[in-house]
Amino acid sequence: MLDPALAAVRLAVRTSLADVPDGSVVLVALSGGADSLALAAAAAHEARTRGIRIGSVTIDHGLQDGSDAVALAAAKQAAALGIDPIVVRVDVGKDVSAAGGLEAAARSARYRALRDAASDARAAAVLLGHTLDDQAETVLLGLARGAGATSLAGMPPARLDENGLRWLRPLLGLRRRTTRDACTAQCLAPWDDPHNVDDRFSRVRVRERILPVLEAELGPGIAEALARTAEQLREDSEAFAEMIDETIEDIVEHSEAGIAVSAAALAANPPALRNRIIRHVVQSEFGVALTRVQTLEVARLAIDWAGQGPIDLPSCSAARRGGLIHFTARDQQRAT
Ligand SMILES: Nc1ncnc2c1ncn2[C@@H]1O[C@H](COP(=O)(O)OP(=O)(O)OP(=O)(O)O)[C@@H](O)[C@H]1O
Repeated sequence: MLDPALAAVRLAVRTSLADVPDGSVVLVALSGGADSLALAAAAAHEARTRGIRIGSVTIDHGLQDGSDAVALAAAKQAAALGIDPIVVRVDVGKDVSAAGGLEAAARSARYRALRDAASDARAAAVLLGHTLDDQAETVLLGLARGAGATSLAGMPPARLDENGLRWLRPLLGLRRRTTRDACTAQCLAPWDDPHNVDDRFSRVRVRERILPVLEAELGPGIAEALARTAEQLREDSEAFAEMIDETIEDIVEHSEAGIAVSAAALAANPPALRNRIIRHVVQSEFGVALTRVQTLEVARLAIDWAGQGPIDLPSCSAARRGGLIHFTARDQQRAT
């Protein structure tokens, strides 16, 4: 009988790939860890049963001694599974000034390299090995920062990007131990990333110390419960995103100086929608994510108007003139 963990991983991958047409190239983002190794093996198995071609991309961030050997070992494991592997060395240094430090820089370099590799291979999809445990940790970390629904919705199981590339997380419904068991069942030896046990990282402390305490005190199933919360909030966030798409064109005016939103329309919407519209406008026009405090201050220009002056925001300012709230870029302000 097929090992249950292996069967579960294969089923998850088959389901996730169901919408990917035959003839497509699918890339697995392969770190060499248990999650992505089990994922790669299941994708290779799927390719033997239908007309898709699997490649793997291993990113060498060049941040640890021997990272090139780790990447090469992962590529060799992929080749042994019948997958076309590539290794991409990235320069994390040039992103390090980005908010979030080295970890965030490594992440953005990794996703950029994955996007480029997918474009070079004309791939239809990239598979990522995030599991239910990763999702639960993301939700807990978000709660600890006071994040809103969009962040607490965690990672989507499937996302179509602006280039038509699918980013799929087939293992998001499976526990991490299942991917380990699936590797064991196939005699695959995953790489153990030392970062995964380095308790200077808050995610590691959540994984190693906080989730076990919650499970001991509140009963097992906490990780699943947190992942369910993420799923429900994802539905809510998607509904809000659709509502914003439907309303936004009617209530904004574009100008050379920036963008303006009708104060009356903002005031007429419930806070959940009003605050999202404000954040959406600033994010899409200036590429900046407003904090809750900044968002509420802008909202007061609509709902609590007492002639207050312009509000300084990252990259732009907001000011009410007549019935409109104008968002103006900083360089535009200097020029005028
Ligand atoms: N060096 C790498 N090369 C290729 N893929 C990688 C690499 N590191 C991570 N991945 C992909 O990302 C998945 C999640 O890995 P990990 O949890 O370490 O990253 P993360 O930083 O949490 O990811 P994210 O930034 O997307 O939240 C892996 O299962 C794998 O698919």
